[in-house]
Amino acid sequence: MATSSMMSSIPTITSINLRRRNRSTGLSLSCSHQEASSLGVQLTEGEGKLPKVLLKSAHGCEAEIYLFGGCVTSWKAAGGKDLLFVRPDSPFNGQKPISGGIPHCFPQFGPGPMQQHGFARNMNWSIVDFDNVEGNPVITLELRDGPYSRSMWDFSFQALYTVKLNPKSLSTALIIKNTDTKPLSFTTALHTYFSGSVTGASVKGLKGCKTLNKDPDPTNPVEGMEDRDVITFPGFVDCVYLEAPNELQLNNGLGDIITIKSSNWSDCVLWNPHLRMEHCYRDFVCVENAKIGKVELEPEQSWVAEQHLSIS
Ligand SMILES: O=P(O)(O)OC[C@H]1O[C@@H](O)[C@H](O)[C@@H](O)[C@@H]1O
Repeated sequence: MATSSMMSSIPTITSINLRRRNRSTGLSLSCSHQEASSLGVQLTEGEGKLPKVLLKSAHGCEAEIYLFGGCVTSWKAAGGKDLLFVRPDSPFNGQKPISGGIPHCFPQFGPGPMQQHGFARNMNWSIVDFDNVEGNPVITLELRDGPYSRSMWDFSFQALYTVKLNPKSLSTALIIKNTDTKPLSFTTALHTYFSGSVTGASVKGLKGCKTLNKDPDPTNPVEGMEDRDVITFPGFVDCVYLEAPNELQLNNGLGDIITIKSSNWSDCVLWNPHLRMEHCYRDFVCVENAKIGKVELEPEQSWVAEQHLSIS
């Protein structure tokens, strides 16, 4: 099992001992890469030689997850195109965060005292469990504190991130546990980049929400109220929606309607950089499940939030 969670010690593929839960006994068993592959979970080398997990379902769906950042970078429903987007300029160097897919923002959504979006997206996560449930692969990654995180946020914590691929959906569950002896607090988000045509993309379900518009000044957002049934991306968009409903619809402008269900992700952020990223802004929109208000955890307490992306 990879135990590293520091930037300076990236796990190599051969050092990673995949473990699979024995469903009848609850024990964890070591498992060879071949066995893992037959379970629809395969560890490979991705871009920049970074360890990448492939999930393949019996139904022909696929997903990819980089251990660096615990970042899902690809989700394809059976025979379909990639529903997620990775920016063409994204680094894959194990130092800077992967810009695309579903990066984590933790323990700070930002802006704030720490680096933008925290540190979880540029640390190495470990594989702690994987399984296959009726042809649907599921994997759990773990992130723990280390010197790098402690340099910014001096707390002991455990993050567990479970990703499950179903025939027409990709589900994630994030559990944050306070393993320290003192209380901690954090903000967080799943910064999901969806493939899309920005001129045709739209989001439904946010009408009536209180908004914090980060345009023009992210450090001093303007409060408002969303009055549109259908929100489009005609220019630069960077807006927080507070107390968002737990079900939204994204029309990606490419012929797909993606339902975004969530539990305990109380807020939502829409973002498109427009001309600030002229080379790629036309090809994606970000719809981010977020927790903008601080989550406060006493020692041993946990917080859990789920996201369920599905296409019809
Ligand atoms: O380029 P980054 O660090 O991934 O952040 C991109 C954007 O992410 C969004 O979530 C924020 O609301 C924006 O303010 C920010 O610019």
